[in-house]
Amino acid sequence: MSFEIDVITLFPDMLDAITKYGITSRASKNEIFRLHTWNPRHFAKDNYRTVDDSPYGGGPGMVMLAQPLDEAITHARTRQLAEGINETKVIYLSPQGELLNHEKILQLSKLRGMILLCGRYEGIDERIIMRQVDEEISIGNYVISGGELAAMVLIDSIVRQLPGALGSADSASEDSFANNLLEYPQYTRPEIYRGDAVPPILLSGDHAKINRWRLQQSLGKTWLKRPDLLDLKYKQGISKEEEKLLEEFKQTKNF
Ligand SMILES: NC(=O)c1ccc(NCc2ccccc2)nc1
Repeated sequence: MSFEIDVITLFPDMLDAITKYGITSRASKNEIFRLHTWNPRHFAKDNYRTVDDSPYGGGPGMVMLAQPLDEAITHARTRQLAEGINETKVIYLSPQGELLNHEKILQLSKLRGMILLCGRYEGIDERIIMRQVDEEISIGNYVISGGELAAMVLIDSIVRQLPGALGSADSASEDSFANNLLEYPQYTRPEIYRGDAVPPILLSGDHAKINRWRLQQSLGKTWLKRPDLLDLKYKQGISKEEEKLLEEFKQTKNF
């Protein structure tokens, strides 16, 4: 059962960035997800294949026309329905959207498909947002040239949660934000690089101690760099063991 993704975009080739490289490329080849792009320009009615026009009320830049988007979205819905998906979500990537986080990614990864709408210029005609869009999602409080990069961030983060996408499924569940903590530091060969040694505990083979050290490092790093995340952790309930580890970390002043 593939996770079906339809992307409405003026630049379909941009999506090669996730279908041609890395983990997402393998997941695509293994049909863990299937990506279909629709270019609004193909649905433009005039001979010049116009997809944008000036904003009513004046102001800088251009706005994407409703009709080509409307038809592209309708074709995407038809394809999703043909794949047996009748509870798809139309998601518009925009700076005005709900800020994307791990929780949202997990929630969307449970769907069987979604349709992603990528705006360009100053955005899209509001009537499409009213008529067709189920959710607006933002990848951060900043503006980029188009919704495509945001769509690829969203797709990549969801695909990693799909069964079979990663080698060992647990590495997705161990993702740092899965437990509201930052990732512990990672080391690999050589043991000493330019005079800097790998923490001896990691060479001990004592996996209980190694896991303890890693949890302490995650707690310490989160305390130092992301106190907001640590607050969340406390709210969710931090264990006695975790509190002890964090206190110990603070005493060592190894930071
Ligand atoms: N922060 C984001 O997720 C994001 C998404 C899209 C985007 N640019 C395209 C666009 C511009 C204006 C209105 C709607 C879409 N920039 C940032």
